[in-house]
Amino acid sequence: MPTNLAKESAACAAVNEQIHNNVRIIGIGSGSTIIPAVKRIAEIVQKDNLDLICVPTSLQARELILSNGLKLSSLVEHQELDLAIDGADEIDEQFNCIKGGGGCQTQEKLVAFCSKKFIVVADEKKWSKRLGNTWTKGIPIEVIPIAYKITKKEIEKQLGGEVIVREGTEKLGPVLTDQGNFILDWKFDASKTSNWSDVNQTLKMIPGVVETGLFVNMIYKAYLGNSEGKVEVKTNPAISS
Ligand SMILES: O=C(CO)[C@H](O)[C@H](O)COP(=O)(O)O
Repeated sequence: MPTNLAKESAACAAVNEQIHNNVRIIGIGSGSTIIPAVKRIAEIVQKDNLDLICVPTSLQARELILSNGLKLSSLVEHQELDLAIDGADEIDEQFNCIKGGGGCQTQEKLVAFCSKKFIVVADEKKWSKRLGNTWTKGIPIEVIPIAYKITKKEIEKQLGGEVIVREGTEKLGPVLTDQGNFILDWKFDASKTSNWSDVNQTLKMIPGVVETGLFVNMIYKAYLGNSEGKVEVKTNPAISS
């Protein structure tokens, strides 16, 4: 499938370039693009006999680490990571991105924050001029369950747009995160919103908000694969290597 080739190529290019002896502790993201990345990490670890410790961003990532025979740890043991690798839902030209399509943004942001370098792997279609152009499901926001009505009302009042409580497909009612919280998807007007740092601050000031899926200028490199298996690497000039 072309999309899988795009994701796989991006994942393998990133891992081939970034995994070496000096990387001792790595954050492992969540989603579908991270699956071939972890597989490739495991191959390199075995081939080069590397001693690599992996910190997951979700239960999915935890299982991926274990099923690929890698060493599992957590942010309780390690708060300084050499690298974190993750997928993304949309990345803009200023290297801001939306994450949390799979509902893991809180742990994903923690792991990215603790990492010296944060790299993303994605289909090239996820790169866009401005956030909201291609990802139209909104910005995922984790909230504590008791606050969901207050936070929904407050986000709409302060920032406009529409907030949807994310619901399950195989279960009635709200989706629960790995932390047992709810997810709100904030659908914003892409043409009116651009100062993502301010938007993120505003969201984080609302009581009940745990974390947002807005990653403001955190990306060091984005590896973008296309349907022919070619990979373009975009490097953030604002983050030194
Ligand atoms: O943020 C995420 C999960 O919360 C994922 O990394 C994001 O949704 C991208 O997923 P995929 O690699 O399947 O396109």
